[in-house]
Formats: sequence, structure tokens, C-alpha cells
Amino acid sequence: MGKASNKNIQAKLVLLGDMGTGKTSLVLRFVKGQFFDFQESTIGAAFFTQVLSLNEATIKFDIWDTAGQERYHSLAPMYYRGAAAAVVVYDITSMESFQRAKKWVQELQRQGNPNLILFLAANKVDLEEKRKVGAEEGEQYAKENGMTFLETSAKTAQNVNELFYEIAKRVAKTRPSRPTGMKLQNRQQENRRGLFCCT
Ligand SMILES: Nc1nc2c(ncn2[C@@H]2O[C@H](COP(=O)(O)OP(=O)(O)OP(=O)(O)O)[C@@H](O)[C@H]2O)c(=O)[nH]1
Repeated sequence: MGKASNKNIQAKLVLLGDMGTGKTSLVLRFVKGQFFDFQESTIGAAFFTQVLSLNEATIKFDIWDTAGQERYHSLAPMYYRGAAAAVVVYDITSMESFQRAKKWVQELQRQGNPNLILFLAANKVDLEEKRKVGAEEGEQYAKENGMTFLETSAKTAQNVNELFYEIAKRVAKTRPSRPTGMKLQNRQQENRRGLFCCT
């Protein structure tokens, strides 16, 4: 891992958004190259890791895929606390999911890490004929809130790798590398906190 690279970075990444918007599907597409038409709803949260090599650094992502169902809302701070980046996901076929995404952004702005790198993913662009949220609308909102905006499809893989590469690049730019020993310590702490871990 990262032998050729001069910089090894471990970064916690969290995905937030309404239920059914495709958070798990985006992560599964990125981590395993898989997609399921009938993806089960996440309970609590799921944990994944993926290593991504850039020219300038190797990023090891610790990815928390949170559950979108409202009953799990109170668990969210546990997952976004200490995160380097957050991806707020909505479904372009659901205006309600876009409204919910805005609520997540507000919560992150108020309670998240002030240096948190924010991405807005407008997912399910393969369902263009059912679109309810215009691309300009999402883009405008992202711009106003200092977020990077991407339209994605976990189904066709459109912009999925791009999303994670963009996040990695932003993380590499903002974070200096740390000695390996410290990273291991952090990892152990994360694991202890992972009460709902189900990779
Ligand atoms: N057409 C299409 N369907 C998608 C896409 N992404 C996810 N889905 C479908 O949408 C449904 C919900 O996807 P999930 O990945 O479980 O959504 P989630 O946001 O993780 O949902 P929760 O775990 O309940 O919060 C599944 O049936 C997926 O197959 C996409 O890009 N295009």
C-alpha cells in the first residue's frame, strides 16, 4: 500500500441522506464494483474501507455508510464526528430527498467539523425521465454552501469513481500526512466506536 507514494493519509468519510437515495449503492459501486437493483436498507450504519492512490498521495478511506431512515437520525453525529469529508446524497427523482439533503447540510454546518469537506451527490441520473430535481437547482445549492456537486448513478457507475477521486484529491490537499503509529491508534479508536459495524 502506497509504497511509491510519499504521503499516506487515512481519512474518515461519511455518507448521509434520505433513505433509498443510494448511499450504500454508491459505496458498493466504488468499493466492490457491484450494484443491486434490490439493495437492502441499511440498519444503523455500515463500514467499508478502500484505498485510492493518487500521484501525490495514497488515501485510505474509512467509509461510514449511514442509515437514512429517520429512526437512526440520532446516531448520525457518531459517524460524522471526526470525518474529513461528508457526501450528502439525494435522489434526482425525489424532491423530498433534496429537501432532506438540505437539512443534512444545515446540521453538518452547525455541528460538523468546521474543516469538513462537503460533497453533494445527486444520484440516480440514469432515471432522467423521472427527474424532479433539476441539475441547476442542485448545483446552485451546492455553490451557495461551498460544496462540490456531482450528478451520479450507482447503477451505470456514472461519476462514481470521479466522486471518490475528487474527495481524495481534496483530502490530500488539505491534510498533511502523519506518522503510521498515530494512524493505527486512531483506527483502534474508530473500531471501538463502531457499534453498528457490519462490513
Ligand atoms: N436506477 C437507480 N437505482 C438506484 C441507484 N442507486 C441506488 N438505486 C436503488 O435505490 C434503492 C435504494 O438504494 P440504497 O443504496 O439501499 O439506498 P440507501 O441510501 O443506502 O438507503 P438506506 O440504507 O435506507 O438509507 C435500491 O433499490 C437501489 O438499487 C441509481 O443510481 N440508479
